[in-house]
Amino acid sequence: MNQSESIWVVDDDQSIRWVLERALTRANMEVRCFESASDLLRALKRDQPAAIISDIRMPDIDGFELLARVREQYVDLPFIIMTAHSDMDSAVSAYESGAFEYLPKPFDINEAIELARRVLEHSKSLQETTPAVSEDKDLNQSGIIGKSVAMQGVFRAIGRLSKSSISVLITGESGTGKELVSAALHEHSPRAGKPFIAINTAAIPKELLESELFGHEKGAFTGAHALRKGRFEQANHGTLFLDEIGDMSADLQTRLLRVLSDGKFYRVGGHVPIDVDVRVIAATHQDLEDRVRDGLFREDLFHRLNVIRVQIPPLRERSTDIPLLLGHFLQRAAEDLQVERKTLLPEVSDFLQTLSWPGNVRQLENVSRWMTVMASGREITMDDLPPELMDAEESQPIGDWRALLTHEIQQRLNAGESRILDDLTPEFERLALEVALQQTAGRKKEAADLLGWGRNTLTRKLKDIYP
Ligand SMILES: Nc1ncnc2c1ncn2[C@@H]1O[C@H](COP(=O)(O)OP(=O)(O)OP(=O)(O)O)[C@@H](O)[C@H]1O
Repeated sequence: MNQSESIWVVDDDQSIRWVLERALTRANMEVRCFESASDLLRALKRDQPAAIISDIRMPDIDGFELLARVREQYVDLPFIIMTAHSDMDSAVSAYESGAFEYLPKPFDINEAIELARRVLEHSKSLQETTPAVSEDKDLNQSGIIGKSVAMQGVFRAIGRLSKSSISVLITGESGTGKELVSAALHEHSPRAGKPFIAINTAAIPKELLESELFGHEKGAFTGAHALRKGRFEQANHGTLFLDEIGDMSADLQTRLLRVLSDGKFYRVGGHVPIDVDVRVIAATHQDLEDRVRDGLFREDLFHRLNVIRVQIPPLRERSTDIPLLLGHFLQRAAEDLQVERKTLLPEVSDFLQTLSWPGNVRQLENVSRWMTVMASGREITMDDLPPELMDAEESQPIGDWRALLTHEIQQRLNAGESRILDDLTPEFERLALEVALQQTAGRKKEAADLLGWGRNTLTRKLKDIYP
C-alpha cells in the first residue's frame, strides 16, 4: 500500500471537483478527484491518501457511509465533510462512524485551502507520533465521573470527536460539567498541549467583554495604558471555551461570527488584522433555538457553533452517579482541608439521591465540602446536612458560601500563606462587581447603587481589576 501525500476529493458535482482541484493544486497540494464514493473506495484498495474531502449527498454511497467505510480501515485518516448547514444538522444525529472535519458549503476557496492544509499537517503529526491510548483510560484521566447511561452518551461523544477540531456546542443546565467536558474535548483533540482558555462571557460586563476577547491597543480607550492581548490571541492554536454564549450582545455576536469565518479580527482600537487559528467550543444553559427565533441570537452564528452538539444531562437524570460523585468530592474535600475523609450513613446517601439538585454537580460538590467542614464525627448523619437541603421540597441552590469561604481560608493557611486578605478582599469585590454589573446590564451607576458604592469608587475598582 502506498501512503501518498495527496488529497482525494469526491463529489458528484463536476464544478465542485474542478474548483477544488484547481485551488488545491495552486496551493501546491497534490489532488485526485473522484466522481463517486465507489470509485474512491476502489482506489483505496491500492493507495492511501493523506486526507479525503467528501460531499454528503451523492447518488450511490453518501458521504457518511463513505466515512464509515474508510474508518473501518483507517481510524485516523483525516476526513473532511462538505455540506450546507441545513443538511449537516440532520445528518450529524445519525452519525456514529468516527471523527471528521467540516467544511460548510458554499465555501470560500481560502477557507477550503486553509482547512486542507491544517488537516495535512495534522496527518503528518499523527504519522510521527504513536496512537492514543485506549478511550477508557483517556476518559478516566479527564476526571469526569459517571457510569450512568446518560453519561455514557457524553463519553461516547467525546471519544467520537477526538482527533477532531470541529466546533462543538455544549448544552446543559448550570453546574452539569460543561467546562469539564470542554476541557476533555480539548485534551483529546489534536490541539492537546496547546492553550485551553475558558471564559464565562456572561460574567464579564458587556463593555469589557470585547477587549477581553479581542484585546486592545494602547490608548484604545481611557485606561488602556498598554497593549493587551485578548483571549482569542491567547488561545491561538488551542481551544477557546466560551461559556454562556446565549447572552452575548448583538455586536459581539457579529464580531465572533467574523473571526470564526475568517480567522481574523482586530484588537479594539487596532487597524491591523490579527490571524488566529482557534477552535471554539461554546456552551449555554439556554435554548439557543428559541433565542434565534426571538431574534436575540444570530442564526448564522448559531449554525457555526452548532456543528456538533453535546448535551449534558442534569444530575437528577443520572442520580445513580450521585454516590460515585459524593465519594469523589468527599475524598477531595478531605485532602484539601487536610482532615479525615468523612463517610455517609446509607440513609444519607439514599436521601441525597432523591433530591432534584437544581445546581447540579456543582451543588453536590459544595454540599460535600459543607459536610466535610461541618460534620463533627467521622460519619455524616442526616443532622449534618445543610438546612437548605432539608427544608426544600424543591431544593434550592444552597447558601453555603460561608462554608466555602471557610474552606478557602483554611486551605491558604494550611499552605502557609500570610496576608491572605490582600487577595481575598479584591477577589470578593470583583465578584460582587461582576454580578452587579451583570444584573444592571452594564449600567455602572445602578451597579454602584446596588453595591452601596459611589460611582467614582466603582470606576476606580473597575480600573484596578481590568487595567
Ligand atoms: N461528571 C463530573 N465528575 C467530576 N466532577 C464534575 C463532574 N461534572 C461537574 N463536575 C465538577 O462540578 C463543578 C461544575 O462543573 P462545570 O464548571 O464544568 O459546570 P458548567 O456546566 O460549566 O457550569 P456553568 O454553566 O455554571 O458554568 C466543577 O468543579 C467540576 O469539576
